[in-house]
Amino acid sequence: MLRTTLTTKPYLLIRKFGNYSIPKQITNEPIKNFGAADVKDWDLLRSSIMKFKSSSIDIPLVINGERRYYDESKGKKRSYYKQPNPADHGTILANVTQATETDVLDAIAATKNAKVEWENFSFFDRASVFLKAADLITTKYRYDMLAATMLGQGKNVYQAEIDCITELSDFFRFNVKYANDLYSQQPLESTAGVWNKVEYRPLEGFVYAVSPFNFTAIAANLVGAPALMGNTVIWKPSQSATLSNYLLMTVLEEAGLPKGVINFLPGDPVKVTELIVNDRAFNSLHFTGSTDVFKSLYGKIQSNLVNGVYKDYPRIVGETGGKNFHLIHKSANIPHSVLSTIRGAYEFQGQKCSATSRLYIPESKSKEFIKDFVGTMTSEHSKMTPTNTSAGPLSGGDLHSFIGPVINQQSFNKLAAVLEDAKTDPELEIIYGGKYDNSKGWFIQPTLIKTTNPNHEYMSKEFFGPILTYFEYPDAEFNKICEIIDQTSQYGLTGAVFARDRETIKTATDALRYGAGNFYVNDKCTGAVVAQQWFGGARMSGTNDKSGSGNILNRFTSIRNIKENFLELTNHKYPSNYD
Ligand SMILES: NC(=O)c1ccc[n+]([C@@H]2O[C@H](COP(=O)([O-])OP(=O)(O)OC[C@H]3O[C@@H](n4cnc5c(N)ncnc54)[C@H](O)[C@@H]3O)[C@@H](O)[C@H]2O)c1
Ligand SMILES: N[C@@H](CCC=O)C(=O)O
Repeated sequence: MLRTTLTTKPYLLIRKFGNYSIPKQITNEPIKNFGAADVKDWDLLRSSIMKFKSSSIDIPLVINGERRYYDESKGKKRSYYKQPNPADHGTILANVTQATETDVLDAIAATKNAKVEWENFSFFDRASVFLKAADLITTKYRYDMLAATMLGQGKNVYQAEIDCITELSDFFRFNVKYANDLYSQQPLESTAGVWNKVEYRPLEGFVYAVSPFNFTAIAANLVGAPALMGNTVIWKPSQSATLSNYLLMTVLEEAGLPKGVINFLPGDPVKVTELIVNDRAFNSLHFTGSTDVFKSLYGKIQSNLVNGVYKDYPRIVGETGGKNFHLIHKSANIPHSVLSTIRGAYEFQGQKCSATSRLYIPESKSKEFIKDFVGTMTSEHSKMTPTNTSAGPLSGGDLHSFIGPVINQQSFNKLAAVLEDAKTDPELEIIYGGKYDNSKGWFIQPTLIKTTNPNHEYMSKEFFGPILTYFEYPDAEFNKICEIIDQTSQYGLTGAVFARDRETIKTATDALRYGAGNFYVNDKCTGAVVAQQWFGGARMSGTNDKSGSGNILNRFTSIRNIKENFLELTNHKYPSNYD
């Protein structure tokens, strides 16, 4: 008689004796307002801000759960990067250890070691780690997380709240729901005597997650989505977001993430990446950042693939830049369009991939629109000028500014040059703004520029700052302007039409079908919410796998179909093979 022997390795037992239901309360995390009356919230936030401002912290690498520091007493062999406060660049928030070649190779080895145990955790055990992390973020670490994101990435409290608290926890919670739904998708048919099953295996190799500076939540999803599906990950954070990103790493550990599942590896992006994508077990790039970097990584991976470096076809998932539009129709509510455009273009200093950066106004409404726009900006002047904000929304005690700094010297220099060029270009005219000041923080004044050329570079190139360029179109040429918008830039990320006329809304929605992966009607083109607006763009904006939806989780699984037959054959012939 055949007998089955149980393995002696306990981790190979699937620990699941019930089809558990996931918690029902998976809904969007409510946003805290931080209004004038929310005194307790402000007090807690101020105290966290003071903690991070009072001294810089040493940030280690985390490889297989082990902390590796640059610091002499803890093993001096690594360089470090000083992460400044962009609102007060003389203040260093963190000394960030930089990975050496040995560290990178150790991190790759760690992903391989951790894989066996992690992929044999039941889904419910993996999900619990992320559900707990979400709860830790929204409770115990809420104010620390806000302070780290505000100080390090230059956000005001509202922008930090919608990023590192609500969007971040929404990603962790909704991904659990999406994964649960995905696992439930099974073959529709099993004939008599047969059981067909589908297994959503993690990828055989490891995932490399490369995150941008601008959203702590995006970093969380870049590492969290593949890890939830059973993959092990190397995470290379952005230098400019390491403070908040390291805090997130510690929260995941406190939530029970086993060692080696996510390995935190700040370092020189080019050198770290080179070693990682040249490894045979590299199986996926999960990237968010600029288009040129993504294109170069895409090319490198394709070339490695052709040269036989990999065991599997790498999954390349990337979301990149945009040149996002607001199209105003003559039937639009102008005051609403103006306010939506101000928010879309200038919130978080225009440093959202989705930020409004080109604007099209009908000639008949242009005067009214611009007067209203400039009027609003001028009335907000005290909170909008670089000189006023050079003390910074955080360092100068002005926690309530709408505008903060841009992220670093490089970005400041680029944006200042854009403003200077606009002053001498005959096709451009600065209508509002144009100033900049880096005496204390990296401040660029929100700026509105008029162009007489709809194909001007300022209408096609991503600047990633608070600079908006507009073009006035003849009212009768609405269809033509839709064509121009569609063809002006290489991107296809976000866009919006503002109109009351239904036929117009339909025309723009159809004409701009491929112009934006996130299309808005009478709303600004920023601010997608997990599970509500699935986010991502096509064309050169990315692979459009839609973060905030279940779709993206598919990219980090490799499906195995299992057919089991219960009936035993008695004859090899088919009925038609009779004598
Ligand atoms: N579409 C989206 O969902 C989305 C979301 C956020 C940001 N973005 C885009 O990200 C950009 C801003 O973020 P950023 O400034 O952090 O982008 P970035 O491209 O400079 O950096 C992104 C990440 O790539 C790394 N990196 C940079 N150069 C590299 C190289 N040569 N090889 C390997 N890695 C490299 C960085 O260290 C960082 O971790 C904008 O273009 C914005 O539109 C897109
Ligand atoms: N998902 C965010 C943008 C992320 C890019 O930076 C939005 O919709 O505004």
